[in-house]
Amino acid sequence: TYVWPNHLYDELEHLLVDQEGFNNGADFKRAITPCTYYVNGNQTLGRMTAAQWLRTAFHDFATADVAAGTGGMDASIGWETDRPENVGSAFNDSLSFFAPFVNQHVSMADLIALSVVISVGVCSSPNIHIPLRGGRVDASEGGTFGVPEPETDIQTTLNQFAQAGFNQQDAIGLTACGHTLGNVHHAGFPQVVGPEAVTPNNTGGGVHFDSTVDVFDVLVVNEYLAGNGQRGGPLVTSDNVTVRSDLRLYTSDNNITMEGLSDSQEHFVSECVSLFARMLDTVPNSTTLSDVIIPLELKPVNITLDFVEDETGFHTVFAGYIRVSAHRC
Ligand code: HEM
Repeated sequence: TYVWPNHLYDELEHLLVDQEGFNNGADFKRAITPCTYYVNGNQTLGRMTAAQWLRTAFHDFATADVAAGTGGMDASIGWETDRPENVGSAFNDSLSFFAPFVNQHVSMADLIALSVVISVGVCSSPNIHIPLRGGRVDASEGGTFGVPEPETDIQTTLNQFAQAGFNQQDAIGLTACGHTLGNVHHAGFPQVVGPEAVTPNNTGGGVHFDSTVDVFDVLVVNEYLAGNGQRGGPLVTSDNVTVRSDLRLYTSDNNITMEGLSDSQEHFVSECVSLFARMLDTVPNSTTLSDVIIPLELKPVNITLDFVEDETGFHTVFAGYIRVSAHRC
């Protein structure tokens, strides 16, 4: 049972729940509203922060070694941004946005996890809820290498996912779930996307994975299977066969997993929620995660206990606010 105060729980719950209005921790939500918004720079760059956060979490997670009990969501990505497997501005953009929220209770790794929950929630309607736990511990150095790249052959890619605890079906599902938001950019991946993608309003040359770049939906799967719209995006369709990593992954089981995901939006969402929750909960075995953070119905806010003196003597003054939930969760 929750007992107030619980600093880790209270602070993560605050960032998760108080998204607008009084006492809001809304910097996260504001940074990705609308979902196409790019908080770190010019809107004509063709970048979107919500997608960058999701990709950052994947690159942090991907080098987990579950058998050894190392890596996973530990913010080691912060030490690894100069590696070829971590090309792109997503990582430094995201980590510099999260940095002011790190404190003795909330780690960078928890904020990376929180950012996935918020970005998928904001980019969906009805809002998708991924369960969030806290208690991740930040790494003090880089971990092993092993994030799949567009050029990586299928067996190596599957081995990398397997080391992180995800089998072939999971790997296909997790990638399709990730690639329903965002772009592949000419700026970071000229070998995938050609210079023709660059326009005055898209100077980074971003090409969408699906026709609804800012909506967390099954369309990436449906367009891939039907061969219409964005046809699964540049990692399926690139002229450069070597970098068709999504095509190699999706076809590695003869599209069986993709066919299954295309069943319905509800099915896609429930698969993605479960895969993302597993990704976020993949932590070094020295880490103990908290219970799932559930919005509190009653929460003390900015509570102070003071001793004041007036003409009648000394008094104890207990002041502050109580946040009351408008609906039962
Ligand atoms: C074989 C596995 C994967 C490969 C080779 C891969 C590769 C890539 C590449 C090359 C980009 C373009 C980045 C840019 O131009 O800025 C990208 C974007 C992205 N990836 Fe993946 N990815 C893989 C799996 C995943 C997974 C599992 C997730 C999430 C769980 C994910 C989430 C994203 C997101 C959200 C973007 C868009 C980023 C943006 O718009 O800034 N990817 N991926």
